[in-house]
Amino acid sequence: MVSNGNPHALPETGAVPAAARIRGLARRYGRPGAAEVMALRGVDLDVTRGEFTAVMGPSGSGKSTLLHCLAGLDRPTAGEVYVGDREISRLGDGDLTTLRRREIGFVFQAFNLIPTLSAYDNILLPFRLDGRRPTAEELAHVTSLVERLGLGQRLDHRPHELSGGQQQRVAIARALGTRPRIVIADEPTGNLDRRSGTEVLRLLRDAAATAGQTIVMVTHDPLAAEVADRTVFLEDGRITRVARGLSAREISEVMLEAEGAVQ
Ligand SMILES: Nc1ncnc2c1ncn2[C@@H]1O[C@H](COP(=O)(O)OP(=O)(O)OP(=O)(O)O)[C@@H](O)[C@H]1O
Repeated sequence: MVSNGNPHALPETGAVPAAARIRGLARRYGRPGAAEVMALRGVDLDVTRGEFTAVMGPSGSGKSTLLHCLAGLDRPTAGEVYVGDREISRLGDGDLTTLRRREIGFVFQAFNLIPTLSAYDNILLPFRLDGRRPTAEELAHVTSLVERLGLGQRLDHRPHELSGGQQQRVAIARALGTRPRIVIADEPTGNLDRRSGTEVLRLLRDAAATAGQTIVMVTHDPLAAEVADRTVFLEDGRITRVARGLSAREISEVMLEAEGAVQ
């Protein structure tokens, strides 16, 4: 049971603890009137521990906004976002930063690597930001990530000396290095060839299956979504469907229908 005195905390239910819950989430950009954009219009979503969720939807349907609100990188206009039992949209900036550093790994669409740091120092940055050195066991985990991502020969390079796909893999190693409870990835295979993309999806699957990490991934690729436990479909700021066990072909069909509806 929740006992931290947080008035916004929800009681725990069921055997599988929710890693995160989203309730009535709305996000408006711009002032009310002609210029306003409702990026999210009342989204409810639970993600459980060790679950791998893919998020799909047409361009502009609100996928990145959903990830940013879930990670505490953007503040909702209305609704609540719980990470564990903490309602993060009401946390102050300091608490939010600490929670993000300790509990959430984020792979940005634009990678967001630090240009003056080597690939290796970028990967170790979350430890440094948390004011600690990785343990020997954590360093071994980082080394294994680096090897699986094929980055061994590139660790001394700065981001501008790396290809887009290599930068993306550095960003993925950085998000997974500290084994955060929640890994949020915005198109993590978008710049990768099929082979590297497959390895990244395997890494995410393993993180969920063996370390119990919760993965939420936006993708436009039905083959990537097929690897997840379930796919959440967004359209015009709303969840229209949550499906498990769909093949890539079935996912494509849902997407084609949604894109048809947008045109
Ligand atoms: N900072 C912002 N200011 C104004 N409008 C924004 C802002 N960020 C997003 N939007 C708008 O909100 C809507 C949802 O954007 P979002 O980036 O979440 O969509 P998306 O589904 O991730 O799109 P894509 O697949 O193209 O990345 C879009 O209409 C977008 O133009």
